[in-house]
Amino acid sequence: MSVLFHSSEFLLPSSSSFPAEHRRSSTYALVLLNQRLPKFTPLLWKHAQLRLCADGGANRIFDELPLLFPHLDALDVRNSYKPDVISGDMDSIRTEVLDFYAKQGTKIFDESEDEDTTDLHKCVAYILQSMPNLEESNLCILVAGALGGRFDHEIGNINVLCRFSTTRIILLSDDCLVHLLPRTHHHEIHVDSSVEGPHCGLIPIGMPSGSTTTNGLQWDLTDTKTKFGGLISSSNKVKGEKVRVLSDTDLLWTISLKKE
Ligand SMILES: Nc1ncnc2c1ncn2[C@@H]1O[C@H](COP(=O)(O)OP(=O)(O)OP(=O)(O)O)[C@@H](O)[C@H]1O
Ligand SMILES: Cc1ncc(C[n+]2csc(CCO)c2C)c(N)n1
Repeated sequence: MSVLFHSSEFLLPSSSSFPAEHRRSSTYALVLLNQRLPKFTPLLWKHAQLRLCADGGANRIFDELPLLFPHLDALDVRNSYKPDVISGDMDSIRTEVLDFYAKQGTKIFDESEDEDTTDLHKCVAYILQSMPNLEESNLCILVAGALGGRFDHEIGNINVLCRFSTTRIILLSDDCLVHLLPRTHHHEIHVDSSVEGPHCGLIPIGMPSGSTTTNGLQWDLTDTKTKFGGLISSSNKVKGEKVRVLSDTDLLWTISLKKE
């Protein structure tokens, strides 16, 4: 079984500030949801090659990005942060916002006929079909504003991780990040204590795990059974720079993010 490496280098200003042995050649796509934008959104934007807004996420960049740059003119900020795509059922985006970005050349996909999948699902599906030649392990989709807020949305966002379990997708808020650790691999997570930790969790999602083994946590698991309604690893802590995880079921990994 091969090892999948994970790191949060997208939270650092440039990959050169990241130890060479942990650097990955990721292609990032960024999806902005309809929640208060995390403060590090401009950094994610800079790292991303493709930027999408899910429906009302476009209102957030229109309204909130200028607030992150109070010394700059709001229109200048909007002109320099133009999303490549706006996709979704278009029931939350305001008309003035749609018109503004449509005039700037943003591609608009109205997918209101599909009422069974979320706007985030639609954005992930778009990214996968627009980058067909990219090796899946090199693509990493960053989702800003995915956690906190309405619980049905939050769970819907986690369900997208499960529906696209072979794609690297990282849900982000100002407080933490969440991603899936598929059972098909060993996992080695590089923890950069300048931006993340120490609080973390490992949560069996969808089904109980018959055996989970970890290394590098304050409360390590050793061939341990975990399940909802039984033991799950919440309020755990990372001890150092490296966490290893092996499990017979997919797990959610979550780690706290540091406030500047
Ligand atoms: N409060 C929230 N918490 C977490 N994610 C959210 C929240 N609000 C929106 N999102 C995410 O942003 C996406 C776009 O939001 P938007 O409000 O445009 O969706 P929507 O389909 O109009 O939602 P609904 O009709 O259920 O209110 C959603 O699909 C969801 O992934
Ligand atoms: C069982 C079931 N529950 C809820 C919805 C509604 N729904 C789910 S995703 C979505 C699109 C939101 O942008 C909508 C309206 C459904 N279709 N099926």
